[in-house]
Amino acid sequence: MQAPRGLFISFEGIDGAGKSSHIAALADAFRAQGRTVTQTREPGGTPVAERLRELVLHEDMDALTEALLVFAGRRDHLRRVIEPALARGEVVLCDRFTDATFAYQGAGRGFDTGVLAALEQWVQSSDGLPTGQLRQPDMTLWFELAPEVAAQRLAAARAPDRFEAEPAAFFARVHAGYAQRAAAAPARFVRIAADATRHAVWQQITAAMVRRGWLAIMVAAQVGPR
Ligand SMILES: Nc1ncnc2c1ncn2[C@@H]1O[C@H](COP(=O)(O)OP(=O)(O)O)[C@@H](O)[C@H]1O
Ligand SMILES: Cc1cn([C@H]2C[C@H](O)[C@@H](COP(=O)(O)OP(=O)(O)O)O2)c(=O)[nH]c1=O
Repeated sequence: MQAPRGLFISFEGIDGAGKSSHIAALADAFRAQGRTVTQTREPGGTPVAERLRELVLHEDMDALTEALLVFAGRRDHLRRVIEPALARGEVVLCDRFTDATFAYQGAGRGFDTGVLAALEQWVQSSDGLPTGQLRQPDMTLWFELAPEVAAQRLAAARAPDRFEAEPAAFFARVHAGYAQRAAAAPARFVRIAADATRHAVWQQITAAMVRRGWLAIMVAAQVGPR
């Protein structure tokens, strides 16, 4: 039997939007359909990139340093984990990818998006792709939630890291950064209205998968967020 085509799906949104709660459920749904799933995250996903993650989340640094570290981790993650998994025909579910760099370092910190675009070109070109084409997710689920609601959820949930400790105005800019990326790539982005019950959010996610023919309706109905 021919191996299925690899699928690369990223999850984006401001901190507290509800991504983590749904990634494991989507992994369960794909596995129930017989697919092999690689569940991963950024910053992180490899030993090297996880060490860089610790620095980015907890050490003081400027936006260019942050950008260089997240892209360095991304390069290692692509080469060691994402590209091999896609080549094996797996489903890769990634908690954040490059859109987060444009939203947080670009819009949030006000760093030059031209430099980020240049780093994106360097890091996301791959031997397996036609010349000039960059590795990008096949679909990006953008969990859209008002920053005030996300902040209320987080306050009840966990101690903040360097980003989560930022003021509301920072998250308003990050949100605008995501909106800009979504407008620039409408075929890739699926907007999830995240100010809803977990069940309603899950239904939007599975509907998007079913529309693309990636998930069977039966499977989507049987699995859900834990
Ligand atoms: N639909 C929802 N309604 C209310 N609370 C939610 C919902 N989804 C997630 N949460 C809660 O909000 C907090 C942040 O969710 P999480 O999945 O960690 O967000 P993220 O991964 O986007 O930062 C957690 O305490 C989680 O249980
Ligand atoms: C991928 C990425 C994340 N980030 C930030 C966004 C988040 O605040 C933080 C970690 O993301 P995340 O894993 O979503 O945090 P948590 O485990 O606390 O839910 O890193 C960037 O600033 N740039 C990036 O390129």
